[in-house]
Amino acid sequence: MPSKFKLPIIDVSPFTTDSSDRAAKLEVAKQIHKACRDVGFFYLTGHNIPQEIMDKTLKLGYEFFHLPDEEKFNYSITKQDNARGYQRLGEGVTKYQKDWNEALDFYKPVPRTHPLALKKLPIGGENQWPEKPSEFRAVFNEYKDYMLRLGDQVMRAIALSLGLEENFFNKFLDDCFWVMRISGYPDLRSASGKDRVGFSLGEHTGDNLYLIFIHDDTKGALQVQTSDGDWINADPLQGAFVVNICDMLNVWTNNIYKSTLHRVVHKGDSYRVTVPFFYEPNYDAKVEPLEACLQIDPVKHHEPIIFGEHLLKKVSGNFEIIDHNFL
Ligand SMILES: N=C(N)NCCCC[C@H](N)C(=O)O
Ligand SMILES: O=C(O)CCC(=O)C(=O)O
Ligand SMILES: [Fe+2]
Repeated sequence: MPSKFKLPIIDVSPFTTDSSDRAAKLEVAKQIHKACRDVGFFYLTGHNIPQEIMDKTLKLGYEFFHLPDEEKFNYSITKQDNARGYQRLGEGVTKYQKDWNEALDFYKPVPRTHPLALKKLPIGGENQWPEKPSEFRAVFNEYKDYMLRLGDQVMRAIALSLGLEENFFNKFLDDCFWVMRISGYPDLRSASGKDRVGFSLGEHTGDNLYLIFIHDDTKGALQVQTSDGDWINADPLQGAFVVNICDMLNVWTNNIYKSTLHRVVHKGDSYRVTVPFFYEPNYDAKVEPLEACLQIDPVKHHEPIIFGEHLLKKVSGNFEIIDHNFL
């Protein structure tokens, strides 16, 4: 059903340039508050990230997914820790149904002394960087650095939007446990009968803090649920990122900010590529409803969560094959 609802577009340049114009920042914070409260999804402009690198990531993702299967399987998550690396079509699972996308996942590296590595748990291994295309590793490392900077800048805006000091979240985020995914979606109609479950990526909310996200120019694929229960398209807007508020911000704000249901249904001739970057708290950050939000509604809607434990639980449920005997 077509909806008149439009996702908000927010220009965050007062936070991404050297401006110290507090009034301009507060104005952005006001828009962010409204968008996070009412929708949990918005377009972000004024990010100060070169279009060239955004285009390059999508192009390299496309090229990687078009390599022969044998080449891609060299980087399979099952050769590492069942989390870092390549997942073939149907290997990812949402709500117990196969997703019809393929993906490459990278996480912040962990030292060998990290509990995840010592216990040989998912995410405890090493990132698997493809050798082809040859620029892949360098470009995505550069992109990751851009995303970490933007993530910090947007988080400052979010802090102001909650009436907090700009740097309020620093202590929770100064060792951001980032996740970067490169995701490829063939036409869902190409899936054979038993694999065609109706969604390319089943409906879910983000298990993370928030997601900064680019996608190619395919329309009609990413869908977002509005507070009326309608599904609307979050089509690409040239030069803009899409931001999706995820579960950790929902917990911190005691439900004031929405972690919005979304899904992907890509039925079209093109091969769709997206690059979601999950900006995260530190692995051991304790996330619980903030005092400032409890003043508005004193009923605590969430118990404290250690972010890393939460992430591990979610990632472990994300695949059919869980084989802990890696390495
Ligand atoms: N952080 C990652 N990898 N995001 C992808 C989430 C896809 C939904 C997930 N399978 C679920 O069941 O929630
Ligand atoms: O690729 C997309 O369009 C959505 C990705 C997404 O929601 C996710 O990876 O969590
Ligand atoms: Fe998602």
